[in-house]
Amino acid sequence: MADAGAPILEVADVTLQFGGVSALSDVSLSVGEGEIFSIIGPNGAGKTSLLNCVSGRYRPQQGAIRFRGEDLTRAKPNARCARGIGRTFQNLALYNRMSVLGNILVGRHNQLRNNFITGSLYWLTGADREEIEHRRAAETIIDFLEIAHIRKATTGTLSYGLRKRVELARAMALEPALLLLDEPMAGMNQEEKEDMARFIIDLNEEWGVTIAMIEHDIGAVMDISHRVAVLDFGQRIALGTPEEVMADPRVKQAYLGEDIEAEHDHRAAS
Ligand SMILES: Nc1ncnc2c1ncn2[C@@H]1O[C@H](COP(=O)(O)OP(=O)(O)OP(=O)(O)O)[C@@H](O)[C@H]1O
Repeated sequence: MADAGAPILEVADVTLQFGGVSALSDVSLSVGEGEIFSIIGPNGAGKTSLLNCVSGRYRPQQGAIRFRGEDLTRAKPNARCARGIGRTFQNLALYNRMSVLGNILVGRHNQLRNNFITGSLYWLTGADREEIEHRRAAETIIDFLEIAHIRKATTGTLSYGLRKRVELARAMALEPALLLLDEPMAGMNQEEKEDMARFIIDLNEEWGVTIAMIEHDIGAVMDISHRVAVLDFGQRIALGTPEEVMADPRVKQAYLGEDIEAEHDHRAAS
């Protein structure tokens, strides 16, 4: 990516509290159109809380969430989805008894329900044409994610790594402009992680989707992110390119004992 575009997402002075616990304290950051932006930090730092404030699951007590300049702080999750904010979850949220194709089509139909124009087309052109269009879109995603061989498989019978890929497929079915990924590589072996990293890069470069992701695999984050924000105890302690963030003493301090440098050096050497 040559230059970060205008912000697609702005998180402005967001504070989120649960009783006495401050999950987020005055956190600000913005994600440019076309970026791969990662949010890292130790356990309990507030990463998922931040993603939940963006997707609308949580509503911050203070601050604002803006998407392409529009204030969505009070908008419902469905309204954010309809604007083009998609997401995957830390713990898989799939229909396990349904086929892979079925799960992807559910993603498409959710889009239809929230879209007045497409909904009107349904009455004008009939359900068949619309269904053909959905299936065509689903097949494009299936080809892209190389899951054609499991298209008809019952989702719950697949390996964890493949189910993570199906969840990505379902999120893609909404045709998001901004995709929020919560630990897309968690629980994967090295080969699966490399595949997922490649899909995220292609999704960004070929499909033009902006990515905001949480990921614990620091090596993978450093390899594929344009910029990285670091949270610790609900505060943003660093923001910059992977190199800038890795060199920041506050980041090293936050990760004390987690050997962030050894992991990074190992990856850089290999
Ligand atoms: N629904 C909730 N109710 C009460 N406390 C919550 C809730 N969600 C998050 N918290 C608290 O907010 C803080 C931040 O949690 P969060 O899950 O956002 O961190 P995280 O960085 O995503 O952690 P992890 O890497 O372990 O997933 C923690 O102290 C957590 O216990």
